Amino acid sequence: MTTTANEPLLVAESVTKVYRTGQQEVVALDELNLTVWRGELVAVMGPSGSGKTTLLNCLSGLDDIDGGRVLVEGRDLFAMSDHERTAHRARSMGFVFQSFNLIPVLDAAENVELPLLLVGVPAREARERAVAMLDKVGLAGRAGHRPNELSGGEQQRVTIARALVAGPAVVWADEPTGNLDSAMAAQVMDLLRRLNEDEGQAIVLVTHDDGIGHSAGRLVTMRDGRLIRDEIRAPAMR
Ligand SMILES: Nc1ncnc2c1ncn2[C@@H]1O[C@H](COP(=O)(O)OP(=O)(O)OP(=O)(O)O)[C@@H](O)[C@H]1O
Repeated sequence: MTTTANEPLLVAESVTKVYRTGQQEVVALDELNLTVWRGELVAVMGPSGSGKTTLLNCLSGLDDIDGGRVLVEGRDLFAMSDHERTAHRARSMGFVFQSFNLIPVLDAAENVELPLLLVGVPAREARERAVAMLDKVGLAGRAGHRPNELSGGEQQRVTIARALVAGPAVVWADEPTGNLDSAMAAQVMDLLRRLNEDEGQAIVLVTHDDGIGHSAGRLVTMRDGRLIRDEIRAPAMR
């Protein structure tokens, strides 16, 4: 256990997000509080429009907030300049979206090594780590394939490899199985669970799937921009 193991990974305090379109205001996050610990797999569920994607976008610093604060590894995301926040995100966070967001002209290994190149890892080392990560997600034989030469499940596993390759503190996943058939969805979820269990990778996962939500170590439920339930099913820390 490291000396930082007892520190929360992420603390969201009274976070408010208001979308304004014309005369209309939508309070998408309403003084929301959430603490995420190292090693947790947190599923976020709730009805459509309850603020799940907004939570992910705001707590990861992809989008601005209108009130409150978000600490990631003790650092206040919104007290930083945009540049610092982008750099902090590149170092400490990985992302997996429903639409795989792979770069079509790059092969699997090139897609996976991108985050490493962005933080200045030398090309040879970046390639070695990308190939090792592809091996870990079961795609050692597909390193040279472009996204259109891979199945949906394989593309999502490349995305997961890309999200994890730089060793982020937390991976944010928004409906990662939403575009997959049930067999591929199960494979992708098994992989995320294994990475969480074996490597202690913290994952915050938005899902509409009850089975996925209830199999997570922790399930938080949102309604109207607030957390209305927080159920822990497994030890929060390892
Ligand atoms: N860019 C935007 N501009 C204006 N309103 C927005 C914007 N994005 C989201 N909203 C509104 O904020 C609220 C929360 O949206 P959000 O996408 O976070 O919900 P969600 O729980 O992820 O929904 P779903 O399950 O349907 O994806 C909704 O009422 C939505 O209409």
